[in-house]
Amino acid sequence: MTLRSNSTKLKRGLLLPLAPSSSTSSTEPSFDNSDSDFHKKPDRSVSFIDSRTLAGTDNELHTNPLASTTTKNIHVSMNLPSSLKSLRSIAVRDFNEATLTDDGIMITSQGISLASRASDNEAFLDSRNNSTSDSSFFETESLVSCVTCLSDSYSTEQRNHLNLSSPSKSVGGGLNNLGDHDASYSSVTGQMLANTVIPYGRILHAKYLENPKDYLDNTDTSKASDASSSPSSSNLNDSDNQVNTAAAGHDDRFLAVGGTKSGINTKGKTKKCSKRGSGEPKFVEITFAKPRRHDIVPKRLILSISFPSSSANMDIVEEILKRSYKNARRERSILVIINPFGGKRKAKKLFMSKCKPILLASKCSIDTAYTKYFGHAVDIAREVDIDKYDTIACASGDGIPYEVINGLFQRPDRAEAFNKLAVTQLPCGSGNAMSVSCHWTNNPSYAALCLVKSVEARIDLMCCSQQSYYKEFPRLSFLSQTYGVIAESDINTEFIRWMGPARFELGVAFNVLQRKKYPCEIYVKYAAKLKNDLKVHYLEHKNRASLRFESELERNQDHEGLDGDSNSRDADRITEKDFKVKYPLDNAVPADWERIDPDLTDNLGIFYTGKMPYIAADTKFFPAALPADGSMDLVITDARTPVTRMAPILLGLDKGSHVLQPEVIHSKILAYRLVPKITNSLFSVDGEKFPLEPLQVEVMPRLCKTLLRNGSYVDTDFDSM
Ligand SMILES: Nc1ncnc2c1ncn2[C@@H]1O[C@H](COP(=O)(O)OP(=O)(O)OP(=O)(O)O)[C@@H](O)[C@H]1O
Repeated sequence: MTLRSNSTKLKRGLLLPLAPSSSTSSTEPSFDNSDSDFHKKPDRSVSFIDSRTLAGTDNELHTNPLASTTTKNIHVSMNLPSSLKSLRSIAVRDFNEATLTDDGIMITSQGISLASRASDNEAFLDSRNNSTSDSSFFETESLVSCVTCLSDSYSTEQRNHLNLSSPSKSVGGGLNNLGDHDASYSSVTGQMLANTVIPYGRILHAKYLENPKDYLDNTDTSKASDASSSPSSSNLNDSDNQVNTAAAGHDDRFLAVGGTKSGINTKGKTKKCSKRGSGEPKFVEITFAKPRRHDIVPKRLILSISFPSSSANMDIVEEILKRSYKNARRERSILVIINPFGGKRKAKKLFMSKCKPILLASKCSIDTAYTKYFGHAVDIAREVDIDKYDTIACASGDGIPYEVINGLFQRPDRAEAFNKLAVTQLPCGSGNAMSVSCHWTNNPSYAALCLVKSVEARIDLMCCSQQSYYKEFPRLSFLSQTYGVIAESDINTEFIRWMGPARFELGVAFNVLQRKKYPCEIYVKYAAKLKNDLKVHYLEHKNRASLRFESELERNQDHEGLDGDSNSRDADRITEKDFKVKYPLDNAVPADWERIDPDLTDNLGIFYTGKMPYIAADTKFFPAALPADGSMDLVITDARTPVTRMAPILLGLDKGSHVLQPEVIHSKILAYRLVPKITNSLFSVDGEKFPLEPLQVEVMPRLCKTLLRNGSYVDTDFDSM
């Protein structure tokens, strides 16, 4: 189970310099090739990009460079004495005004005090009538807000109104249900600069404010309370009309202020807001993922959202959610399987602190299960109630997804299980190839964001058969199988485990220098044998997949997203016959398979087959791997290759350029049989040790549903290699 993780370290420690010590490098591979719906370079904080230039390609929180350079202090230009200015600069506002753009929600004003607006609404409107500049408005407002809103955190009482506590409760079978409660997230209301755009890809949730008056500070709510209890204002539409009439003829922006009053007077379900006419602003609380150091964390923000009167009947919350979950299923039901021993025993902590807040903020319901023994996740997946969940998320290394897939495979209703459930990873282990390849990140909080935003997609699996187990159940592999130098360098260095990761590097170095060979026979059914054919295969299938993705998006949009039961729309369902092995192990090698030249296989150095591009965070071992091209990638080296030639091969692992080296065999294959000719070694399948017996593997196309960012594996740049 340590093979994958160590193979990463092989490259870093043995031959390559350590990754640069920038803030992005330690936990986050920087995948720059995204034009995705959400953040791609996670560790930068706010980038100051003119919102006019936004083209949806960089999905940071964008802010106009001319605006203030800090999000903490509110900067307004007004004619106040400096003492008041400084007070004003720390005053936090109750809501921001905002509007929807194609890319996200754009803050149009920095922060406005609901309290002051409520209590001083009419005075405010009068002052607007009489004033010629914004400064008087800010002056009036600041005098109230600077003494009423010195913190942007909700008081306990306010939290209670909002149900923001997040106790978790235990349910049967050792699962903890975490889904029924809102978590408490701090607010950034009033801290966002005007012109900041919060990309839809970062928005986790939106809701109408049930009762905006609950957000008022207790210090100055008298007028607001009066207003809400007065007969004239109890009728929402009437009061709205009054306010808007009063404001009519003035700056549109200040219709938003009229909206403030009507917001305060809103009773009961704020869904009613959507029925209000005349395009007046609506109060919405959004929760979004904001960068904090290496991670993202949920933050709340209260917005008064303006939109054109032509869209007066728009359900603004629904519109935000639709845009924010364009191709994704909303409010997932997730079984999280945590391997408490994963990632040097940090898996639980990582999940709880980095992933859970993002999932809860996205309104996912979560049950958690802890693995208690080796292979426990197989049993969990075999027994799980598939009607309860749409996702199994493995907060672990790659060992648990491997076990989950095999547990599902062993169910009597396995076709239904693979149709119903998406299996995904939250990278909390040592080897997190699945997350790096599918979520494009090794960072748990970003992977959680990816989980909620991703597209469900089918990937091929590889079915492995060996005499000792295949009659009971063959094993399904989602990642890789290896034999030779890489597999053996792990097991034969167990006696120097005290050295830590270096032992593996030492083992590889030792084996490569010794030119240790692993004789075997290999028979292969090719999909693309030569490197040129492989490139054609790659481009063809990659393009086909992206066309299919586009058309699926259109279909999803026609069906208005995936929040319902998408199974009925899933044309891509699998059936029992998809599990049928085409090439049983007991049969002779089929006639159309080719035997690899014995001169090479008798001197084999590395044998590695895989279905995902990354086998670890910075090891792009299979740069041509595609999710569902019906084939796996084969990489073979000859142990006789001189060390001077092995060096560039191993040094190319981070870029994937090793496959271009003439000494490396790189093919696309449909199936193979490997018959070892040695007696003391092992296979590694998805990082697990497998016995040294003839191994036969075939691709089982599109068997497993997983979650892929933008519907594809992380781009490896193989096209341009
Ligand atoms: N409670 C447990 N006790 C012992 N083994 C366990 C337990 N829970 C899970 N395992 C086993 O741990 C193995 C590795 O799991 P996983 O891939 O999640 O961790 P990892 O951190 O990547 O592992 P490693 O660092 O050892 O490669 C799996 O084979 C799994 O069966």
